[in-house]
Amino acid sequence: MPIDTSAKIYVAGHRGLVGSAVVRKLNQLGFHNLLLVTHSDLDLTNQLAVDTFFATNQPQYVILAAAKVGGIHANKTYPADFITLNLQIQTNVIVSSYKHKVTKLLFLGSSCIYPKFSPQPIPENALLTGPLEPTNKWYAIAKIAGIKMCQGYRLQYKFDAISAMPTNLYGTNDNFHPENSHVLPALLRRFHEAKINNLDKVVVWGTGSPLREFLHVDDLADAVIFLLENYSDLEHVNVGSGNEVTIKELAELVKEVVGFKGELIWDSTKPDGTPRKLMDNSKIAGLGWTPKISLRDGLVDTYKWYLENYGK
Ligand SMILES: NC(=O)C1=CN([C@@H]2O[C@H](COP(=O)(O)OP(=O)(O)OC[C@H]3O[C@@H](n4cnc5c(N)ncnc54)[C@H](OP(=O)(O)O)[C@@H]3O)[C@@H](O)[C@H]2O)C=CC1
Ligand SMILES: C[C@H]1O[C@H](OP(=O)(O)OP(=O)(O)OC[C@H]2O[C@@H](n3cnc4c(=O)[nH]c(N)nc43)[C@H](O)[C@@H]2O)[C@@H](O)[C@@H](O)C1=O
Repeated sequence: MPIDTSAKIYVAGHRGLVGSAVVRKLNQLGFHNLLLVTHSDLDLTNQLAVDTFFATNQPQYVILAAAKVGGIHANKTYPADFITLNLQIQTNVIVSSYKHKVTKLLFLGSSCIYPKFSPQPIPENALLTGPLEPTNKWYAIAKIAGIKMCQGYRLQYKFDAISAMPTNLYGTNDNFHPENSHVLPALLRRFHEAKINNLDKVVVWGTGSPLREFLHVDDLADAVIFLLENYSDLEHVNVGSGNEVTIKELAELVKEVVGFKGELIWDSTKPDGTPRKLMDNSKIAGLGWTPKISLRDGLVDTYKWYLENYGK
């Protein structure tokens, strides 16, 4: 069902990669009653503050894009933070949304919820069928708990809470931290810095053999609003691009887009993580949504944004 453009929509995490893309999309569509509050004004790990915020502001829709997020190194290095902060943020927001009569909530998980050796492409029903990838199981367990909370509140209280599981994302407002970011922004920055400093080599982590699926965050934002308007059911929904590349292919593509002419060196002391995680997109495709942005176009666009915002 289409949502009225005057509906009060709270986008939690609106300055992040996903939250900012959702806000851009909502603005494009004419939504004009967005509720946005920064981390420093509302710490979502603070239960009392979250509850007071909901009681005061009474949002009608909630898109939960606030989380502790990072790449393989950050996940491995800060397991306590990844499990604790994510459990706190999502529990506070889901419980207060229910308690203060939010019409609908959308929770964002991640493709890392699935077992390390899942059937490929990974269908939604692969959840909880095998052991998780060790580098990110702390984060994955928090995300699985979020899905289960949405299901529990739907079953027990008929609260309209749904969950979307995006694949690896990238785009405007990504995190370009050299160690803690995801692979795509990390490589864009490393190749760019190597190019401007006339270096002849760039180090890339792992063996290059893992396969990953990348989705531009503007496509994800489109899917989030699509699901909010068109899906109300128990099971979570995969959101991917349907295309996968090896990390080696990704590194070659980033090198070409940035225009770096040197050599790639593989650091096999760094973890590869899960060998492959291609999402089965047939559920969301069956509902009528498909992605539009190719990896090459998305990379060119993200590099342009990086140059405008960080590049020297
Ligand atoms: N990036 C990716 O590849 C993928 C992301 N996802 C999911 O999408 C969602 C958004 O991720 P993404 O946009 O990449 O993450 P970002 O780190 O870019 O953004 C997260 C946002 O959450 C805010 N935030 C974090 N902690 C708190 C807190 N305690 N109180 C208030 N705000 C807080 C951050 O604010 P501040 O920066 O000020 O701390 C930031 O605005 C997450 O649920 C993530 O699991 C799923 C699959 C892949
Ligand atoms: C979205 C998803 O993201 C995380 O999982 P991941 O897909 O393994 O994340 P990643 O992007 O950090 O790495 C992908 C691959 O790329 C290789 N790689 C090469 N060179 C760099 C590099 O320079 N940085 C990084 N980060 N990786 C590199 C790296 O070794 C790995 O083989 C989850 O923890 C969890 O957060 C989650 O849900």
